[in-house]
Amino acid sequence: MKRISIEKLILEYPTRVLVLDGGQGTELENRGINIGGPVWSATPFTSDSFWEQSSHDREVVEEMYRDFMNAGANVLMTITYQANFKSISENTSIQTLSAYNGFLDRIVSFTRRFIGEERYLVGSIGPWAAHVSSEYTGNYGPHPEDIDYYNFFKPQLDSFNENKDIDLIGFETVPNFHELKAILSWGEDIISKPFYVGLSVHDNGLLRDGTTMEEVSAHIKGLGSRINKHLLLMGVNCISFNRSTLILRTLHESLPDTPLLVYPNSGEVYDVKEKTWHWPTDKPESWDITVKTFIDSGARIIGGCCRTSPKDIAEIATAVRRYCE
Ligand code: MET
Ligand SMILES: [Zn+2]
Repeated sequence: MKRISIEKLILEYPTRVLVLDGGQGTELENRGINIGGPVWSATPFTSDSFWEQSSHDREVVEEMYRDFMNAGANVLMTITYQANFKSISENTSIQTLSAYNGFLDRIVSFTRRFIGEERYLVGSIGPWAAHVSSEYTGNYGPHPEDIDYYNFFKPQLDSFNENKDIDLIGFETVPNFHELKAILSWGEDIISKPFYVGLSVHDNGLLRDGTTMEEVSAHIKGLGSRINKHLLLMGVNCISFNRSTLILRTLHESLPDTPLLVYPNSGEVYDVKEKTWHWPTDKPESWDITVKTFIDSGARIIGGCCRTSPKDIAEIATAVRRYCE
């Protein structure tokens, strides 16, 4: 059965909660794909051999999506987090806008064909931070207000706006208030389909650059009816698992009427020096209680970010069934 529009589902079925997939980048890495380069998880798609009849990497990507779907995900994401035009054109043989559009269309059609027509597809757009790796510091240099966010996002945004296979545009892991304000200043001519913004929030509950959730909500409220009518959800992603329920509650208290989305990391912590993930000494809560708390805090789409696997998604889906249906 073909899906109803995601806008209708979120706005007209307020008790429905959708299950998103897990961290595609780190999951591909766990499955042996080398993504350690400037375009990160988009790396396998940049090689011609990915599109050939028998491609090992393509099988791995398909298996990953299959496992997430079998685990219960009804929303999947394109693996385009670091596939902005700047990173792609500076680091691969894809140089022109038309080659770039062909590249993104190919990834999107491949993903849609594989996941079928019943499930939702999010077009993933990483933040400006992704090409300088400052998602977790929010450090955008001395003049974050002067960065040309529009031209940075435009090629990827235009492509997803026009692609009927994309249901929802996801701005992920946004750590900086100036960038958020830029995204939220764009009208329906610039973002012409449902979208969300996933904030990158520190363990202390502040946006990575120090902005409070109250400031975020005051800004959104201040925009009033000028806000893009396609803004469907606000959310947080790539945040600490252990802090995620508190972080989401703070966002919900600031924006009580906004549908929220949340996809935290697995509970492992990244050691920036060692470049490895490890389990913290304090044991993470279970997904069961975490998901229940998310739902109580207004979450409508719940999934996992870095280091979450199909096993995490299965636990999320079980909890969503338990508390929602
Ligand atoms: N959706 C992206 C991924 O899981 C988010 C990455 S956050 C650094 O690959
Ligand atoms: Zn992440």
